[in-house]
Amino acid sequence: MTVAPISDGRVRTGRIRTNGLAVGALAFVALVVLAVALAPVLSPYGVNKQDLVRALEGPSASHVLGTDSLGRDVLSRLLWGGQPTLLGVLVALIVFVVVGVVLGVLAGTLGGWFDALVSGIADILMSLPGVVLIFAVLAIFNQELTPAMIALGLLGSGSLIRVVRATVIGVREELFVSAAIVSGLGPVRLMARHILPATFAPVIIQASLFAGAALAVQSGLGFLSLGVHPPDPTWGSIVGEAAANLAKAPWLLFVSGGTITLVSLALALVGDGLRDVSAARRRSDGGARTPVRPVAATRPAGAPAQEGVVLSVQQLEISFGERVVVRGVSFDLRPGEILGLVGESGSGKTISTLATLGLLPANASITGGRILIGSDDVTGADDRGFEGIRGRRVGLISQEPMVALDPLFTVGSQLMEVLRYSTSLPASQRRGRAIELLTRVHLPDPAGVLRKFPHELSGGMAQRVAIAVALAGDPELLIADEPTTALDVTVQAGILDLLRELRAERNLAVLFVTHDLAVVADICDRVIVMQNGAIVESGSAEELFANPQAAYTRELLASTPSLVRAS
Ligand SMILES: Nc1ncnc2c1ncn2[C@@H]1O[C@H](COP(=O)(O)OP(=O)(O)OP(=O)(O)O)[C@@H](O)[C@H]1O
Repeated sequence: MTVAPISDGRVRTGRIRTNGLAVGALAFVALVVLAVALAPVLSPYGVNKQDLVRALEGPSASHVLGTDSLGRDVLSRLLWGGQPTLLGVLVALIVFVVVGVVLGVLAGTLGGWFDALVSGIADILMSLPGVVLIFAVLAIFNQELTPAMIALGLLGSGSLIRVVRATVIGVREELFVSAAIVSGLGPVRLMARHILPATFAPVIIQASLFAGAALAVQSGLGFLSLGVHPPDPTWGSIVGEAAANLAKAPWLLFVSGGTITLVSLALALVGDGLRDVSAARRRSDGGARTPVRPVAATRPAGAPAQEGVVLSVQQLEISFGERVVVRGVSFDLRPGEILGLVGESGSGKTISTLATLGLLPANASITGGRILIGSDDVTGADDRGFEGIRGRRVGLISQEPMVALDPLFTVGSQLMEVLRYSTSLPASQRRGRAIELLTRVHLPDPAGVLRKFPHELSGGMAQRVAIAVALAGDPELLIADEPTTALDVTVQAGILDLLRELRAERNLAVLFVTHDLAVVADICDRVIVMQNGAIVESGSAEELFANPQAAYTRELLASTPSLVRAS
């Protein structure tokens, strides 16, 4: 599969233009920064010019945002007050990013005692009582704001160190990094080309969140008259003055507090937009990878696609180093068919299934055989090889729906995110489609479920949501890895009914991994029995239960009480 080369510039501008909110927020932040920088030019009055006759006046032509208790022009004070405020945020942000990125990258790269030391420092920074320390720094440095903001950046950097370190370790374990090293890429180039770009998105997100937090801390200090040199204002001190006059002039709090709120909100939106740009760029250029070992999802010469086969596994062998854990596994799966993969724990069911999705652990590899999804050979393919396959043509539901759903995001946000990546639906239609999907999996009040967080769902509801997520890209193959194991029996039956309905309605092929023969008897058309990484028996479910050939299958059947009773 060839990916059209897209220059960074094209991706960046193209994506950011589509994210109107982030562009608007960026323009707003830029405008505020510019206005604050040009305070000497733009301020209609002197920052501290008093006019007691006009104290606490509302907005008028001469004072656009009104006046404070000493008759000073609020707009002028906001413009001037923005300078120490935004400079303070900038100082904290620079310290946060420099310390977080440098220590995080070094810890993730060097490992060993240095990693242990830096991780210890990060833990200490995160556990220190930040506000108390900032008060102490202000006391030591005679109410100077800059040392306090440096301390804030340092204290906040603990979380960034951990995020960057984890990202670096994750990237270093990726196959493409190993391949790049093997192909002779030097450490500096490896860092610049593979490792630093991977940290870009998390750093941007953390930095935008931190900037908002720094603005809040800075405003809080100003509100408490700390780090302020009256009569010169900061945004926080303006809020403090407004709060003191709340009864007489409530709009003052609205204007000053509103400014801080809008800037914080805009910073968060900018961070979100930049993250999307970065993610799109990494998706478009394969994460800036060096094409060392091109693996494409294409049909190799001489391997004709089998008509009507959704998944074809041929003589698959998987090894962890020298240890072969799956050998000679072959099966085909056709549209509308439910194939059960059964066997005791450790028999190789999960590893075989993960291989079909290119999700093998880093220390495992396919050492023999082939995997075809439709006519595409995905044997050992990397993420690029699976583009357009995962989510769009193959969906996955796992044993633990709660773990498959991110606890920090609502069902709606997760479902719409999947629709965004795995379909070409315009944003305006995604909510409607999400409701349709939740309705399809028989969830009552789908609009209400969209607003819920995973912890607000029962196990059965969460599994239905996970099925809706798996169906979002309208796949032809569903891989279900023990999808009912964690559920109680009545809920199990409901999920099995749903899978049966979906199969009938969409001609969906389902690879059903389980150790429960009763579930196999209930839902599967064909069954493969695995033991010690190999197939010991396969056939139609009916034949297998009526006339098991292998001794191991007979043992399995005998150990399933409900089947023994039924026979
Ligand atoms: N990360 C790993 N590192 C080393 N060996 C592993 C790893 N994951 C699985 N294995 C080994 O691979 C073999 C097959 O494991 P697999 O998880 O596929 O079994 P399973 O049949 O799915 O079992 P279960 O039902 O318990 O998940 C086992 O011998 C297991 O010890």
